[in-house]
Amino acid sequence: MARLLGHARYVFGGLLLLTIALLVWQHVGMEEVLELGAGHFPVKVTDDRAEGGASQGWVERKGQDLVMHCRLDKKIDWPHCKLSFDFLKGAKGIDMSRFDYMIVDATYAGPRPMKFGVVVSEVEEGYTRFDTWQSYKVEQVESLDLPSNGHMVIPMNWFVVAQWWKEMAKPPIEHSIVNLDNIVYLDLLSNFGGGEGERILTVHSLRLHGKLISRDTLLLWLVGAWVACAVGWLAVLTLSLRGQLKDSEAAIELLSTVNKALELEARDLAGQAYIDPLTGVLNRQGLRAALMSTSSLLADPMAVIFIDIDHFKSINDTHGHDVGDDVLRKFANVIASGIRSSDRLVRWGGEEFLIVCPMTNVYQGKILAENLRHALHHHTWPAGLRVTASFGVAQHHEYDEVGVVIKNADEELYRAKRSGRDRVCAHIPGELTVAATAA
Ligand SMILES: Nc1nc2c(ncn2[C@@H]2O[C@H](COP(=O)(O)OP(=O)(O)OP(=O)(O)O)[C@@H](O)[C@H]2O)c(=O)[nH]1
Repeated sequence: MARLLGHARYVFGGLLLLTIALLVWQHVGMEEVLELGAGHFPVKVTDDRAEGGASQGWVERKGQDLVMHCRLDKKIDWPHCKLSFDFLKGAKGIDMSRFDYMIVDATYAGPRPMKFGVVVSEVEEGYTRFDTWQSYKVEQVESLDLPSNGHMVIPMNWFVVAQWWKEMAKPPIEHSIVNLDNIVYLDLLSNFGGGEGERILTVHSLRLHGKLISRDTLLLWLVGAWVACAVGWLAVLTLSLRGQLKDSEAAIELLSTVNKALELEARDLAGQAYIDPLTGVLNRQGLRAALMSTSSLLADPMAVIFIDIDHFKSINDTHGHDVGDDVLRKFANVIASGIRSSDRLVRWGGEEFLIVCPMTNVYQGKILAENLRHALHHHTWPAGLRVTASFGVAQHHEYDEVGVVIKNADEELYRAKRSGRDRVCAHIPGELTVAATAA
């Protein structure tokens, strides 16, 4: 975003400088000049003889000057001579509408006052027919006084549609207004006034002045450029923000995925704290947590079966620790497959296991222990081993701590060990002992 703002500063700063430079240039320079004088377009002189007059005019060229001679004769009311410039090329003339003013540089010799006019003929699209001269629209500036220095500036907005032409041609309204964009003829009309006699008008130059680009057009372009830049900038900004939004969304998604993974891992770790890694059954902490979180475990009657693998040390010693581990894993599997899902199997430590059996009395517990003992007999063990275990069973009483029933079961286990192993001993209150069952 900061980089984008940096670029924008250069772009808009550059555009501002360009705007100022163009406006200043347009104001003080950007001149366009069109020379109409000698040598640029065909020129001829027409006098009033075709209209019944007797004036005589002719033109001669002296270097860059056009010299119009006019011997004025007042035979008719409106005696005149005119210097005519022909701009027609194909069906096109000159577009004078883009110029601001016309400059005539001329000197005059002859009787005064000296008056002249500028008359232009416009080809109106959809109106003018080239074989009908009346259909050329006539626009003019009349009764101009040539200043003593001969330098005459005529603003283009002085031109008006000739009244006599409107009365004669009666054009539709849309063709009655000034239009200078296709001028095919220009006449310097010298109705000199005053008396008869010879007058000489020397035209040193006749030119149109304007700007290469008009102020209005330039302003339009500049506004267009600013709007384009602003729209472009907004588009780039929107795209960049959208990109950032996508990145943020992706980052949020990634964070939430990581979060979930961490949550799962934390849950896993918490679970691992309660699970014995070798056998996958609960450890002592796991039993504590289960007893605290599952009140139904303690619902009386509840039996506890303590189990200890017989002569496990000799398995380790004879076959190695790995086989010993394998036996522990398989042992846990055999026991787990023989109990209910509501029972809890716990590795108490080493080769000792404990089963918590809710809704089970000591007699039922004893039967379960017997079944498990037999299941061990029928299992196939690694290295052709024969694995047996001793079982101690006790029942929990509601007035006792859980530790008491575990201790009682542990004592019964000891009794089973002392009685020769591979058997079940149960703690029946009121009875001294229950006869241990041998395999
Ligand atoms: N492989 C293996 N051995 C273990 C593990 N935990 C304890 N032990 C071994 O289990 C053996 C237990 O031996 P003892 O306590 O003498 O009991 P025992 O050999 O089973 O004899 P009795 O219980 O009297 O039948 C020890 O040698 C311990 O090192 C274990 O996770 N893996």
